[in-house]
Amino acid sequence: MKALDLKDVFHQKLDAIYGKNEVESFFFLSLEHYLNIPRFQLALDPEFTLTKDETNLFFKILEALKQQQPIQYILGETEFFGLKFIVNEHVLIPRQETEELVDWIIRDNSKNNEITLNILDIGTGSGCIAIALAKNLPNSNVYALDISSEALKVARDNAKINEVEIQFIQADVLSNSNDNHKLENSMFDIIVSNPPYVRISEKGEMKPNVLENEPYLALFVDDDDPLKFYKAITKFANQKLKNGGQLYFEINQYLGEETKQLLIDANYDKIELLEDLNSNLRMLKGLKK
Ligand SMILES: C[S@@+](CC[C@H](N)C(=O)[O-])C[C@H]1O[C@@H](n2cnc3c(N)ncnc32)[C@H](O)[C@@H]1O
Repeated sequence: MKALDLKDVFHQKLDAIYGKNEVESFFFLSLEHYLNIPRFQLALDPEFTLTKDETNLFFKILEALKQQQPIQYILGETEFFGLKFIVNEHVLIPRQETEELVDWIIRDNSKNNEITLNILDIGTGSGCIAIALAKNLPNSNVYALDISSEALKVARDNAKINEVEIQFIQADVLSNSNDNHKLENSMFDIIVSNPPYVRISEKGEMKPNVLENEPYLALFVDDDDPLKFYKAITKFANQKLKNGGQLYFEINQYLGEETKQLLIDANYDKIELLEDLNSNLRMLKGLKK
């Protein structure tokens, strides 16, 4: 089938669900991913035709998109901070807001070339934060922790394809038992976390493709204690962050002031709350005194 005809079929079947522009980008992402055909090549060769097998593959992609599966899971990869990341149903798809958090950390620390920075990413998922930091702050030792062994497997593969060394640890940040023994002898200059922060009562605001496909464990927290991850991480940072060390959080946009209060109560210095590009309160930072 001609690629341009196939593109028309994508539009006919999917525009009502996703809108024209998004469907266009799904089609070209798939073409580039599976056939290594960049977008401009179709303009140069409008007669370009897919084999029967290739056409069948594209109909499978179309079906998966109709069922609201995220394109990143269908293709098995995504881009974050200019790097390629493998993703599957065990890890959250890295978000643009999180790129903004990473960018903030890099801007704050890229002039710190003389000292080696010990960095810990809590709730690493695909490893996107840890790996982007390791890549962009080459003078760093990066550790990354998650409760999910399946997520850690993806994160390890991502560290490998991006050629960075990360110490991965499986641990429950909410647990009081000392299963963080691999961190016993480490003190950190930077602790960063994008923990689960969507309250179950906020489920209604989420798109069906997120709700039905991305890991519940990565997204949700009970309404009765929505800051429990932030409290546990701040407590952990009391012991493991060096004096003057930086604590960075991605946060629930509706709980900005409450989350900031946690750092005020823990006597942090130079606390900053930042909005993301969509003007939602999304990032918090404080320095340990
Ligand atoms: C919002 S996702 C963030 C993933 C990744 N850091 C990112 O920014 O895309 C939260 C992560 O926290 C992990 N997690 C959930 N509960 C945890 C716990 N009790 N201890 C450690 N990690 C946990 C989840 O498995 C998930 O990977």
